Amino acid sequence: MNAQVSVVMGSISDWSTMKLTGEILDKLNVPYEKQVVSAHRMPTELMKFGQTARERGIKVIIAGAGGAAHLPGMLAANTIIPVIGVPIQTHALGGMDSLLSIGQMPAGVPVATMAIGAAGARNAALMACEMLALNDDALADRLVDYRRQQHDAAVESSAHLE
Ligand SMILES: Nc1c(C(=O)O)ncn1[C@@H]1O[C@H](COP(=O)(O)O)[C@@H](O)[C@H]1O
Repeated sequence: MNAQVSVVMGSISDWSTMKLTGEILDKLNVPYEKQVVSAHRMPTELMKFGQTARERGIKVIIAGAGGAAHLPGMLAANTIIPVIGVPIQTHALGGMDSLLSIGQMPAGVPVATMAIGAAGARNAALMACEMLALNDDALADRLVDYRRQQHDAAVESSAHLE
């Protein structure tokens, strides 16, 4: 099956976080592609990527970037496909730099901004699945099941309290 979700990141160093996105997409059986695309280091490729994503059948883009995290916003500027941004945690400023760079977009070019780091990477996958599930009942069922498993694990965890 062709990829419906594109998981992109500004650097290979973001993969330790963005692989958490991939793990959830795998679990929910959603086909995705992954690659490094940087607005700063690969500006020509970034524009082409954004401008051709729709014709390649991509439905949602998940973009992780750290620091001066312009990647999600610049992708959003080049496509009308929904872009979900994941602020990568940084050593210098803890990821607040990434969060503010991704979240504070000008009106007219939205990026759906997740939390910093691992939680954001996981939620980005779930948000993408929720978008796709609007037109995919089987995926909606898998999401309901995922929530049920999460609920049951939380309930069960009480048994381990001393
Ligand atoms: N924020 C961006 C962009 C971009 O927004 O285009 N390109 C790379 N980066 C970020 O630079 C950080 C450090 O990258 P390196 O580890 O390669 O030096 C990464 O978190 C990456 O997302």
